[in-house]
Amino acid sequence: MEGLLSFQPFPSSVIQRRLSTVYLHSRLSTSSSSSCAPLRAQQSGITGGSESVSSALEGKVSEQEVGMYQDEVVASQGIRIRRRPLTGPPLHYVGPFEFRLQNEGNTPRNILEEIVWHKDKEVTQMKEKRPLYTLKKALENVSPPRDFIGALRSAHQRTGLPGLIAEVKKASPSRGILREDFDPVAIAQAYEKGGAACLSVLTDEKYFKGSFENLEAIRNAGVECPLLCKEFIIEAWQIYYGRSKGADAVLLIASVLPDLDIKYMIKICKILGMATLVEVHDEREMDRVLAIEGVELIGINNRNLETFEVDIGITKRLLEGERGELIRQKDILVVGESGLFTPEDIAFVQEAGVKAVLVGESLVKQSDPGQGISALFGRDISS
Ligand SMILES: O=P(O)(O)OC[C@@H](O)[C@@H](O)c1c[nH]c2ccccc12
Repeated sequence: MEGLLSFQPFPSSVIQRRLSTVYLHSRLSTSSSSSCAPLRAQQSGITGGSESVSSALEGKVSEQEVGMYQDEVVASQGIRIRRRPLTGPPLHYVGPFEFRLQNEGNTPRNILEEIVWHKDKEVTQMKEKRPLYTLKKALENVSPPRDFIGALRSAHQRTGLPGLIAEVKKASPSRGILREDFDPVAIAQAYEKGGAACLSVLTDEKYFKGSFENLEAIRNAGVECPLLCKEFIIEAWQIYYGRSKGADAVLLIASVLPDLDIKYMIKICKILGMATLVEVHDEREMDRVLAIEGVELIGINNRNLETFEVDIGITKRLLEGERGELIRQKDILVVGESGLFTPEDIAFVQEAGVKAVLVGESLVKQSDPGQGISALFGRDISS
């Protein structure tokens, strides 16, 4: 009896933090690190067609990464956003609860981290209600995905201006409510009429007042533009959910997702026939993403999601020199995102090298968002 009680295997936190061990042990664990998300997903049955995701990833984990602590992998990629709060008492915990120190791992450091932590809980609950096998069943009845990138390229060719992804967005943490009388379907139809190539639909409820119902309603209303599910994706389950609501593309944010997750999620999207818009905000993220095979569409967000600062010069900076050259060689389509309000802004990012733009605030605030498009581009781009 004594032997049994005193038997102490490795503390689970130690087991889970060792990346190589995570891969071996995640069958036993329900709470796990971000870097083992791929394995978790495979085990819950996320494989597609004849090509399994596990074989897609075989050999793709760099030798360097094997044996590294999961935190080290994330740090080595410059990712500051932590996937979830550290559990257990803070390191300096020495007494009763009231004396716990704030921000010792249990308080989000910025808004993006707060959103991601909330998303983690939300997705856990949503998955319980709609397990993957029911989603897969639902996919049989959804209309096939539309060509998101193709629509942007042909709009660019048709108008000589960047193809427009117009965003259906009611509110944001940085700008508050953008429009009180918010009718997502009417706005989407106005965008389509005004010449948008694609639409972006915010689905986050808590921080952006969006919803998956909006996405579904827009799809079911007969809007033909391909739809981007604008969500904070942290797990592959969300991609399947977005597809089941009619999404043709998803956003993957490089400051949130390690390379391995991005690779894996791109693979899932390809299997589902969806596009991925991989979003970056600085040189380091751009370089990481340029090294990932299969990336066809990169978004440069002019807004820093940690501080809300907006600077459209970021788009120019990230497309200069060798990076721009590599992007052209790889024929990657670049989207300039956020903070675009005038024809001069559009000309500035086009000059920098983008062939598409993603615009929310300046359009959604107009009484006629369709006419807002003509004002933004300085001319009618609807035909
Ligand atoms: O409203 P703006 O400044 O035109 O920005 C649109 C879009 O770029 C922005 O909503 C956005 C870009 N990346 C994101 C990631 C999450 C939430 C929102 C975003």
